[in-house]
Amino acid sequence: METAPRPVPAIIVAIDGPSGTGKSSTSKAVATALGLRYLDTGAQYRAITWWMVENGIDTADAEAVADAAAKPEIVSGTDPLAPTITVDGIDVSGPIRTQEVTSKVSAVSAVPRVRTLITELQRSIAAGAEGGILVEGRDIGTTVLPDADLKVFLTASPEARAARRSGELKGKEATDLTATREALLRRDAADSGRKTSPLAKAEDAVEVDTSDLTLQQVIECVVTLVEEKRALR
Ligand SMILES: Nc1ncnc2c1ncn2[C@@H]1O[C@H](COP(=O)(O)OP(=O)(O)OP(=O)(O)O)[C@@H](O)[C@H]1O
Ligand SMILES: Nc1ccn([C@H]2C[C@H](O)[C@@H](COP(=O)(O)O)O2)c(=O)n1
Repeated sequence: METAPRPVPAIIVAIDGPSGTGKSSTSKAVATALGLRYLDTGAQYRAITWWMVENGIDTADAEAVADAAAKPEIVSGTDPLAPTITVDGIDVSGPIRTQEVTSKVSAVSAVPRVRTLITELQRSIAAGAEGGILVEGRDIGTTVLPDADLKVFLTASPEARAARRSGELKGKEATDLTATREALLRRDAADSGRKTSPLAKAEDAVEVDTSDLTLQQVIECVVTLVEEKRALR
């Protein structure tokens, strides 16, 4: 008698690391290559920050941010080829990338009430991803999905990260390399230094230094790590 092929169990992959290490570019490509859903958790923190700014909430006032945190409805689309993010039905994929949101997102995301709400949202999205999901952020391996099947922590030198970001900004906003490097390091320090689920490498994460790797090499490396995990299941 023929037996039906065993279904491949859904795999959960967590990718964390500081800003500009290549999390989003790598995650989208890996998820696409392997047929996984994709969740950009930084976009969710940016979306709630955008809502606070739009609604005149002082983002430096943690109590005011906490009081308002449950009001916006944030919805993330998880297609790696066309990820989406809306707040109360408004497409905010562009507005969440402004300099103003970038400069305020660390303060908003440090508020414990914000983290509790966004973490719940992230867990429910991951639980609903039947074919598996790749979730990228700062605290996915340590806090959001501590039982993830694979955890990857991307790093890169501040110089490499600043050069990548300056390349992106060219023609749009200021491209001063030193200023870009300083802004990156300030955000890393705030994200690593906060009390509630700071940016950190999980003990069981595989660290990949991307400073001297092309994006394609990083993608291949992570695809191999996922395939190795899948083969063991
Ligand atoms: N290995 C690499 N080599 C060269 N450029 C890269 C590499 N990885 C990513 N990049 C480029 O660096 C920039 C930042 O990458 P990406 O947005 O993926 O980083 P990130 O870690 O998600 O950053 P953030 O956390 O700030 O969103 C992009 O322009 C991307 O194309
Ligand atoms: N899991 C996460 C993801 C993101 N954040 C905060 C900290 C970041 O500076 C900010 C924006 O993230 P990015 O779009 O640059 O990846 O969001 C967090 O606290 N936890």
